[in-house]
Amino acid sequence: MIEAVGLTKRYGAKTAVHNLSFQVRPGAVTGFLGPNGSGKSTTMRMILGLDQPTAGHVTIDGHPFRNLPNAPRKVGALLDAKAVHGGRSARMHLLSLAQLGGIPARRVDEVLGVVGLQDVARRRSKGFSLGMGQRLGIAAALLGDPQVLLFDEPVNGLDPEGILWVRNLMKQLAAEGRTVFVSSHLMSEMALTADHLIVIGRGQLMADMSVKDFISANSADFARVRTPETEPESREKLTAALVEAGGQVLAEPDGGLRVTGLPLPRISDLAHGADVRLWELSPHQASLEEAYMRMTQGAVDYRSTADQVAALAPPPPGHGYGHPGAGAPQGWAPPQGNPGNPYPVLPGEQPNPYAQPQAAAPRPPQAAPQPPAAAPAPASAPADLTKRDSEDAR
Ligand SMILES: Nc1ncnc2c1ncn2[C@@H]1O[C@H](COP(=O)(O)OP(=O)(O)OP(=O)(O)O)[C@@H](O)[C@H]1O
Repeated sequence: MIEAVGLTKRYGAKTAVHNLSFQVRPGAVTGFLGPNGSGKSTTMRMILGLDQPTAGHVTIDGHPFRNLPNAPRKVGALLDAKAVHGGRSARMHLLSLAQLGGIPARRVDEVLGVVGLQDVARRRSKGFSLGMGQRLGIAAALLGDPQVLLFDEPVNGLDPEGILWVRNLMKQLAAEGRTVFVSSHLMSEMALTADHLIVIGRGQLMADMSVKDFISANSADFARVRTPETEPESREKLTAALVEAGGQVLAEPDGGLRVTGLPLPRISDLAHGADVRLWELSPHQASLEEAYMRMTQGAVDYRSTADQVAALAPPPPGHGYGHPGAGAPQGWAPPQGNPGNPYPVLPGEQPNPYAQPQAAAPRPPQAAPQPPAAAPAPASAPADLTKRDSEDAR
């Protein structure tokens, strides 16, 4: 388990991370979400002992990273896929890491197979595409067969097939009882990959909850209403009538109104009663991405005021278009089981331990740590992933 307590990092006058406390539990994929510059990489660097916190502390299984016994076999990380000696082949890069970490050389070929780079293993990495570089970084993270894995934006540069592969890999690693902490600035990707979410904005904690809870707390139906542009007084009249009837009304930039808390027929009746003509009355659903953007945007707004204390407060209940307790929107679903193995085992090949469909649904984030599955012991080469990756097979 990763545990941060009051974690703070300041670079001169810049506060990159402020008083961050959270836990990342085994047996689940925990998404670490925040817009660019919100402090995700800084937090990950502090977890890995690459940056010293200004205040607070962070531990892995109860130890600061630097005191962790046998760290290369306990923790694997992908922080910067470009941090590779470009003149070295993928295999040589991994071999040197294996040697430094006291990891047997045979593991290099195993992980090259897992990430689908076995056919380009002897090519210099400076010729690699962004996606191939990401795969090499993931291979390095897996090298020590670690229980704790950190991935900073692992899908950067991957094509849709590569993204699906990473998604399944993360879920598989978590299903084996490992602690998987994945950063991203894309809510849409994390909603499909993660079981649990830690959301930060401006270095501060905005949300720490299951994906399921995030969906139900932040998704809601709303109505879009538009009155004639030539009659601004109609808009005001209607707003007053809707608010009086118990609705929440937000003005949209295009002149429309976003109304929650009132069904469409009631809005229509209220407009009729107020003698207001409607040019639009349509049902909509706020997306999860939108809820996330509003949540993190709120942090930016708070920070720009003189009241620094307000910046630390979570969004108030009912904040935004959504309201707690509303049903999940269409098109968004809590993470499901692995939809299928995109990399089936070919004749003559041994199963790839990471590319197989999930044996079991991901455990809920609060589940007690599970012992890891038996170490993968393929008898021959793992499934050839490269041939199925249109980008990386180039
Ligand atoms: N070494 C440093 N010196 C000064 N400022 C830094 C340093 N590292 C990070 N920062 C600042 O701290 C803030 C958080 O940066 P960080 O890279 O952790 O964010 P991030 O969420 O990972 O962003 P991204 O999604 O763009 O990678 C940014 O404003 C960044 O400019």
